[in-house]
Parts: sequence; C-alpha cells; structure tokens
Amino acid sequence: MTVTSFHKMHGLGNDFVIIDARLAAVEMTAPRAHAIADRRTGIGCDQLILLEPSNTADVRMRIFNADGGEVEACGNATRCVATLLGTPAQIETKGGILETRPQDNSATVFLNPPAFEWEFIPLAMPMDTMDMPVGWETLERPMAVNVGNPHVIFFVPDTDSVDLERLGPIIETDPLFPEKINVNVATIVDSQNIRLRVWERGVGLTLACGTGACATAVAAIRSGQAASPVTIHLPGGELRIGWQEGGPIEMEGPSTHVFTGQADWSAFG
Ligand SMILES: N[C@@H](CCC[C@H](N)C(=O)O)C(=O)O
Repeated sequence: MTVTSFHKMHGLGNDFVIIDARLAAVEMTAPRAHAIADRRTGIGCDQLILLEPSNTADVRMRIFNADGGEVEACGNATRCVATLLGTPAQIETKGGILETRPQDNSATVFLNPPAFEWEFIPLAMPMDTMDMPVGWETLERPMAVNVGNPHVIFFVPDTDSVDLERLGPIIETDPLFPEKINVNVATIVDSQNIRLRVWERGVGLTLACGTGACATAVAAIRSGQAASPVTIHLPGGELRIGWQEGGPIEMEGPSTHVFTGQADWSAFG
C-alpha cells in the first residue's frame, strides 16, 4: 500500500483532485481516474490532475475528465496548479506549454493563440468555423474554437432557457466532432460582459469552465460582438479574459484550496 497526499481545489466551483507525483510516480489509468472522480464512491471531482516532472517546462500537468478520458487543457485547474506552485511558472500540458502567474487566491494563465481551422478543432468535414451551417433543435450556427481543447459556442438570447442537460450530450457526441466537443451556450449582455453555461466533454454540466470562457470570449471578440477584455459570468462566478487577434489568451480568476488529504490510489482499481 502506497499512501500519497493530494489537494482538493476548485476554480469557481469546477473542482479537482490534484496529485503531486513529481517526486513519487503515481500510475494513472482511465478506470482509476474515473473511480477517483466518482462523487458517490470515490473522492469526487470534475477533473483529476496529475503533476509530473517535465523536460520542457517547470512541471507537466496531466488532465483526466471525470469519465477517465485524458484531455489537453483545463483552464480552471491550471489556475489552481499555478496557485499551488506559488511562483510564475511554465506548465506543460497536452495542449501546449502555458505561462502562469499566481496572485493571492487567484492566478493569471496565458493560453496559446487559438486555432480556427476546421481540421484543428477538429471537425469531421470542412466548413466555416465562424458560422457553422449546422444545428441541433433550437441551437444553430455555432462557432468552433480550439484553445488547447475543442469548443463550440452557441450565442443565444437567454442561456438559462436552453435545456443544456439534454442537448449537451447529443452535441458532445455528434459524429461531426471526431474527438467529441465542449458545448458552450452564451448570451451577450454588452460588449464587455457575457453570460455562459457549459456542458463539458467527459463531465457534463459544470459550475465553470475556464477554457470555455476563453473560447467564448475569443468567438465573441472575433465576430465583433464583444471587445477585449471581457468578463465571463458563469454559474460559479466570473473570469476576465483578454485577447487580441493572433495573440495568446489571458485568463484571470480565482483558485481556491479546499483541503489536503491522503489516499492509497491502488484502492481505486
Ligand atoms: N474544466 C475545464 C475543462 C476540462 C476539460 C474539458 N472537459 C475537455 O474535455 O476538454 C476548464 O476549466 O477549462
């Protein structure tokens, strides 16, 4: 039995189990990550984060969704890891190397410039990602942006009137998205404020999604519906996003440490 410590943290209610495996390796598999994330029988979280040594940055951050799938990016967890590290750092993810700056109980993360080409979202067929000629019931003509991970954004008159719990999984698993997709429904309040709800790939409805906020701000700025910086209002709170065409995305928002615990990971399969 090998007992190691972990941190429970959250960014605007999007919560994480963070295991620091830089000194003592922890073997992680999809079934094990899924078991740890289970809120009834495991520790419970939206994403499991594994910190490992990196050859190219200060630390390597691996991200597992609650369903066990390993993914490229997680904005809220990156702010939490930046806060844990305590000093400006470069964090290696599957989606690229990210610059981070911690402040008091918050952090700024610089995501790499977004991609808009259909093959980089990725989509199953060529189309204009700024005005996609597709729809699912009342949700029509989304934009698609890859900010390290893939997102579609639907701008709607009222995010609260969308049945995202029902439509989210249908869109997430549509064959148009060969790697599945994170589904954002957004309402423009004014040129610097947007309301957002997110159905996260591999998780479901969450209180906040950092990369969803970045993708939505980028889509709104690029289509002339908003001007940088933009405040994104999520069910769990607010994030501030800055972006200029061709540049990195700057995300600033809270990161909260909940508790430090101990676990024997082999007990999770
Ligand atoms: N909660 C996240 C996004 C986590 C990954 C996402 N579900 C995916 O599958 O790409 C965030 O704060 O960005």
